[in-house]
Amino acid sequence: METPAQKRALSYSNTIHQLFTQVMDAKQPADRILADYFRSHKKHGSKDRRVIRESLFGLFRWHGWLKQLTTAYTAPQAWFASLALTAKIEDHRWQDISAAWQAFSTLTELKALDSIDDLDSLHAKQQLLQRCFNQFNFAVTELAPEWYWRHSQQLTDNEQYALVDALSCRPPIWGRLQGISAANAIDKLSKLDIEAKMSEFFVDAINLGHKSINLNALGLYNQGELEIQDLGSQVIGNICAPKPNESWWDACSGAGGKTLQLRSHMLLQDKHSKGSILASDIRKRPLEELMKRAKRAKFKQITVAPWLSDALPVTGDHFDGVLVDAPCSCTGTWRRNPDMRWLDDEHAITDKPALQLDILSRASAAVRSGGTLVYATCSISPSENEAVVNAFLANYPQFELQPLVHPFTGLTTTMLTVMPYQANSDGMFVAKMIKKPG
Ligand SMILES: C[S@@+](CC[C@H](N)C(=O)[O-])C[C@H]1O[C@@H](n2cnc3c(N)ncnc32)[C@H](O)[C@@H]1O
Repeated sequence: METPAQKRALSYSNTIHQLFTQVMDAKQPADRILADYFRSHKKHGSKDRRVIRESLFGLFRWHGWLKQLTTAYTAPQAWFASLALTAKIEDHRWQDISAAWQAFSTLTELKALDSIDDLDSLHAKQQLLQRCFNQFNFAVTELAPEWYWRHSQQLTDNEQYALVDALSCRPPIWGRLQGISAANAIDKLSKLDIEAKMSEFFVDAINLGHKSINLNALGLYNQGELEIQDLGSQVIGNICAPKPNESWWDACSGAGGKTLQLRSHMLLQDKHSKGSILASDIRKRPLEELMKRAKRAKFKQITVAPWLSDALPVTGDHFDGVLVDAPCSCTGTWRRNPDMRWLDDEHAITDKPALQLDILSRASAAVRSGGTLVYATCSISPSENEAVVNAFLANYPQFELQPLVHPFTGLTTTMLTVMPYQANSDGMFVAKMIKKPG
């Protein structure tokens, strides 16, 4: 006879299994599949949603280790053990449910779970798994696919550990403020029980913690004073550093996270700033979203021009600054989408450099003499970053790299990679070039 907790554990397990299989088979992002599922299964309350969401994402975070269980145990044993281990490693609070999963697995190897409480480091998690199943290899590199490491920059063992550790944590939500001070915004948020913290790096960045937030119920958001933007992404606007009266072209604007940031930075320096930003993308829908966001922020100096053919959608040789935030493998954002590392393959990286070089080359024609060209990606693979910039510079010697100070490490460089472990952000790459006058 099953207890109520066992019944619920079984029901959660069935749902999570269905979702996990669907993500892997359809190769579709887990957050989309989960959103569709919750939309058509309204019966789940907030606790159910939390158990399902966090267990599902946790399974992807630790998949590189847990998938080994299927080679030695039956499918149900491996599945229930994976659920129980994920709950333990991630310190989930539904102990009655995880205890039931552990019992359903029937694996005596999991006994070690009962005597351990403090799993506060990746190393401690690794040791626990190794103690339970010493026939397997729980190296940290196993938590990302082999092709990822082949396309990674040279990392020391400590850097590799820090990177995997960062990839294995739930990232915080980062916000960017527009026209309101961090102290004022944090005060308003605390009245709504949202604990926000100032960033030590940028005056307009705040850390909104890990709890999901209903943005539409937030005055700050509705009045255009708060945008959600990862801290790593915020590095790009800070490197662009547009002056108050400059004209910029955001050539791959998407829904305009960085377009808004550029305009906000102009206004931070001079509230009467006359600077403008033209935003382009090959997709029209995000440009519509961008204009809604610009309206919410009351940013009148933003306009859009879809980029629908090979020809430039803007005047050539004209802009003080051009930002190319190029389409990429998004490996820098894997901590937000832990499923992507198992859904993508090597082509996510190898398909991109030719396209990136092409977009950068074409967009560069819009920079005026003496103007700035910024190339950025949310990838941390050198073939999409340094290699693209070097190939571009070889073809366009009129452009010259500028020295940059890494905002998180203070080091000076010309090609800047933000690693997720430096400031609890996504990984990004950015290089800044000047078109030599004459
Ligand atoms: C990294 S995203 C931009 C994100 C955006 N700047 C932001 O801050 O939210 C790259 C964008 O490049 C656009 N893009 C432009 N030219 C493209 C092309 N030829 N192929 C694919 N995507 C392209 C994509 O539609 C996508 O919105």
